Amino acid sequence: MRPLWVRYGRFTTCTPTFGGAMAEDGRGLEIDGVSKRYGEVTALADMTFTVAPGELFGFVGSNGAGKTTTMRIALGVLAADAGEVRLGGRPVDLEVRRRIGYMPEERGLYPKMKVGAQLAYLAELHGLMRADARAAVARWTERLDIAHRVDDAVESLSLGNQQRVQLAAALVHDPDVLVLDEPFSGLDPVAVDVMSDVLAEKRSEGVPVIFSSHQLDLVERICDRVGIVVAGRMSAVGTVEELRHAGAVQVEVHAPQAPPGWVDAVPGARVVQETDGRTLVELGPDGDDQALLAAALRTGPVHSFTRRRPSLTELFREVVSA
Ligand SMILES: Nc1ncnc2c1ncn2[C@@H]1O[C@H](COP(=O)(O)OP(=O)(O)OP(=O)(O)O)[C@@H](O)[C@H]1O
Repeated sequence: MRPLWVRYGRFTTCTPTFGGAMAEDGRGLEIDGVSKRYGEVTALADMTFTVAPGELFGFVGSNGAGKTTTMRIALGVLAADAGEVRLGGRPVDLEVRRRIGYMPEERGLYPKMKVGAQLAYLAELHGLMRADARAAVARWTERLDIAHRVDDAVESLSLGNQQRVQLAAALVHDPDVLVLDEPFSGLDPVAVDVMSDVLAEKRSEGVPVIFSSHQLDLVERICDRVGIVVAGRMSAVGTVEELRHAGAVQVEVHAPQAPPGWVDAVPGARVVQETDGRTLVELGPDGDDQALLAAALRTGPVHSFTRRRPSLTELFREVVSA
C-alpha cells in the first residue's frame, strides 16, 4: 500500500504500510550529524546523539537552541540540509514515521471534534483496525484520566486535559519511539505525575523516549540521560550524575567570623556566593578542598564544610554561558 500523507490540524501523519517494532535492535533513535538552516539562521549544526531503547532522554536548551527543529526532523515533517535520522538502524522514511508517537509543541488537535472520535480517527490513520482503535482509545483515556470526557469537544477541555488528549494521540498506535515537545509545560502537579508515570511505563517496555523541557528539576528527577543543546549543537550529554561530576566541585562553608575576601588567598578557589558567614566556593582543577578548609579555620570556627555537585539548573547555566 502506498503511504498517504494526511494533514490533521497541525499534525501530519500517514496511512500504514507495515507494522513491527523498529526500536528493538538495540540502536533506538539516532540523530546523526543533522544540520538545518532557515535562510541566514543556522538552527542545527551537526546535531548528533542517540536515544537507546528503554531510555528516557531529556532534551534541554535555551529558547531557540534547536530542540523543536531536531524533533520535527526526527519525525520527518521537516527536511534536514545534511545528516540522517535512524530508528532501529533504519533511516526514517514514510514507513518508519508511522511508528513514531509525536507530540508537537504547537498542539495539533481539532478543537471541535469529540475527544474519543478524534483519538480513534488518529489510531486508524496509524493503521489500527476500528475495533483495536476503539480499545486503544478506551485504554489510554482511562489511563490518562480523561475517559469521562470522550464525548466532549476538545475545545471544551481545560488546557491541561487537552494536553492529556494530545499525549493519548501520541500513544494510541503503540509507537516504537516517543518524541514529545514540551509535554509537561502548563500541567498541574497531578498531571505531571501522570505524564511521568506514562513515560516511565513506555521506557520499561523498551521504547526510546525523548522529550524537551525547560523544567530542569523535573528532567533531573526522571530522565536516564540528558542532552543540553546550545546554538544547534549537542553541547553536553550524559546521565545527570556524569554531567554533575564533569562540572566544577563546589564547597559550602559556614564560617561565621570569616571576613570578606578570605577565599582570595586559596589557589584555584572562586567565590560563587557569600551571605551571612556562608560562602559557596567553586574549586577549579587545581583547587584543594583541604587548603580551603585550612583557610576557613584560620578565620575562626567552621560550623560546616560541605562538598556539593552542581544541580542540573546550575550546570545548564554553566554550559549555555560558556
Ligand atoms: N520556520 C522558521 N523560520 C525561520 N527560522 C526558524 C523557523 N523555525 C525555527 N527557526 C529558528 O531556528 C532556531 C531554532 O528554533 P527551535 O524552535 O528549534 O528552538 P527550540 O530549542 O525549540 O526553542 P524553544 O525552547 O523556544 O521552543 C531559532 O533561531 C528559531 O528562530
